[in-house]
Amino acid sequence: MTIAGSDSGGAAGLEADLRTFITCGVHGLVAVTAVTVQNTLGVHDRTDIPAHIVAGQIEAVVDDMGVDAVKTGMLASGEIIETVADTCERVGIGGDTGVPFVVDPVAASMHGHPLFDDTGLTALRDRLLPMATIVTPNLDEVRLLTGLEVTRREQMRDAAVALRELGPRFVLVKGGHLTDDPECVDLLFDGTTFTELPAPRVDTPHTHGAGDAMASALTSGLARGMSIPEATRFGKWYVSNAVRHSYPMGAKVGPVSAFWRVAEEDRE
Ligand SMILES: Nc1ncnc2c1ncn2[C@@H]1O[C@H](COP(=O)(O)OP(=O)(O)O)[C@@H](O)[C@H]1O
Ligand SMILES: Cc1ncc(COP(=O)(O)O)c(N)n1
Repeated sequence: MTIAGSDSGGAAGLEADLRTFITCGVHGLVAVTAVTVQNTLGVHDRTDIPAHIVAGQIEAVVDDMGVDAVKTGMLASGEIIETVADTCERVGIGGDTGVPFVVDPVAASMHGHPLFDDTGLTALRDRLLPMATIVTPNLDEVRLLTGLEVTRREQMRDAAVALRELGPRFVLVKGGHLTDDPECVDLLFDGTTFTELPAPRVDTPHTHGAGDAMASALTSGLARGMSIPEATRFGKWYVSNAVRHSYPMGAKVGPVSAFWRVAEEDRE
């Protein structure tokens, strides 16, 4: 299940999550938190879904269908984050014994437009991160959550330690924004061991939805019974290929692709 906002451009948000779920062989459930008016140029407008409707969506599908893993994306406001935390706690998502809970702490779109209001950061840090099985911040989100500025690969370890102190069981610091690094290295930390996940940096401007693809492939892996380290490696493999097959669309930043997992003959 994804708890996320809609991107009318279909590159990020719940559209990216559902596409990733399908191509990773799992059935996707959705709790919509917001609808954005978005294209390759940016987020032009949005409306948030009432918090009780977000809670209702989670409860309705969990009660009837059950969930094997859950991820969050754009959560829009402190009120929605509090509601998501309360609801997930009630239905057994996250924490030490609940369904695996992947918190992608989406704070802004890649164009720099904020995706939650001022109360969001506090709620994210105080309520959601302590429930997370794994948190998957990019380097801007690392700075927002910890105050640490990561400009070199070596600094990712301190950031992972600081993030883990906020309560998640695992931390995945994503290195996509270190554009001078010839590799895209993500760092997994379980409180004891650091594991670097390297991949060649693809020379493309079209990376819209990369973070969503990574977190939703990871979530799919967990739903299919992988351990956190296995699912994280699977997510990294998935997103590296998705970026390699990204394509231009619209005037600016194009989407990463999920089509690379569709057989060549089916694409003709
Ligand atoms: N140019 C690229 N080539 C290969 N992998 C990339 C590239 N850009 C990002 N990634 C990978 O995509 C995922 C998301 O990256 P990142 O840009 O750090 O986060 P976000 O999309 O949330 O801003 C990470 O696994 C990162 O390593
Ligand atoms: C609805 C929604 N959710 C998430 C993102 C973040 O994705 P990105 O960092 O690629 O802009 C987005 N732009 N829109």
